[in-house]
Amino acid sequence: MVCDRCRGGKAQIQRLRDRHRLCKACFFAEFEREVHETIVHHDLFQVGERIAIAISGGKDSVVLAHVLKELNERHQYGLELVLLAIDEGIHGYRDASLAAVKRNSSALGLPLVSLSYDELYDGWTMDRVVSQIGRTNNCTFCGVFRRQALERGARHIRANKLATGHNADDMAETVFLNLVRGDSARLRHSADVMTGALANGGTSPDETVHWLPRVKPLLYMYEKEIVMYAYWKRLDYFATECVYAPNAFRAFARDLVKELEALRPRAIIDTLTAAQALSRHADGVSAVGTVTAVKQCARCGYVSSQVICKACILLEHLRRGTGKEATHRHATRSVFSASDQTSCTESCAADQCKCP
Ligand SMILES: Nc1ncnc2c1ncn2[C@@H]1O[C@H](COP(=O)(O)OP(=O)(O)OP(=O)(O)O)[C@@H](O)[C@H]1O
Repeated sequence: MVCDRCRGGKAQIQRLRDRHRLCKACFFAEFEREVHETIVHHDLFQVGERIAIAISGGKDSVVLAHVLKELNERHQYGLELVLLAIDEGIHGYRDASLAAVKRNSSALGLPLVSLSYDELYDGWTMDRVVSQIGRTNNCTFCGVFRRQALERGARHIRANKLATGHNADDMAETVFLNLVRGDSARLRHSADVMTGALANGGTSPDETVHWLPRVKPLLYMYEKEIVMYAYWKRLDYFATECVYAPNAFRAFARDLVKELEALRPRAIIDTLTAAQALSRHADGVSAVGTVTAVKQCARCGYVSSQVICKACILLEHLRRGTGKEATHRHATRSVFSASDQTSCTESCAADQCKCP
């Protein structure tokens, strides 16, 4: 069968978004054009910005780094790209994927900055966290710590924005998870292309308290096509799943997305568009992104949406040996008692801590 685009090459892939059959060369061209369109349409970057690319060594972030480097040169975005990797301390998994990150840094000629949970969180690697709390809910710890670690790393290198490799399937999963949890606040923003300050013309990156803008240039790209891009381009990525498998809830959302995709691939993009429409209706602003009200954590001083940030709450539970309780709704109340009240800089809602 011949390629629907060039009419010359042999068709090797049928696109999920429009069912077009393409040869390899046309698939690469279309894939890169679509990422470029996302960047331009949502105004994700400005000339002269330093962009921290969050890279784990997995397929998504390796493809992101390669495509961003390619598009930056081809379309003269004028960006300075820096790779940022977080070592969560998962033996037999992250150590191997970080080796792939280092090889990609050399192959791309992009500088690499690495931070670890070990150094940032007082020796609390994920292996150590799991040894205390077991495998249930460990993703909550990993996700909260990683979010802050990426923020800290990106600020450390004075990046203007942080780019992550979230793809359409990841984001549809998150939309479904927030929906079935009844988390309407998160649901509204779960498919935003840009979050943090500047998303809707917020504060400049030099002002103090705000989340660094985060962008997702692969948001509209299907996971299956990212895999094909990485495979056919012979990119060097680490393909193994995390040894601490996702919790049952997330695994269910993942299966649901895959089943929907098999039935009607467009359903994935429609799910994202629906969440973006909610974002627009709720805030009366563009679905490109949102600005969340932020404070500085009263304990660690990093950006937080609460008086005491989630990372500090989780860490304190771990220190006290009560890590299993840390994901309960009233975890803050149970861990920050009278002796900690002095660390609060403002009189906060009882929900966040017990200060008077
Ligand atoms: N350890 C890490 N260091 C740096 N960035 C990370 C790390 N883990 C995740 N990220 C960033 O967050 C994005 C989404 O992470 P997620 O855990 O969903 O991984 P994924 O979908 O398997 O992506 P990947 O294939 O890039 O690992 C990644 O694409 C990457 O940009």
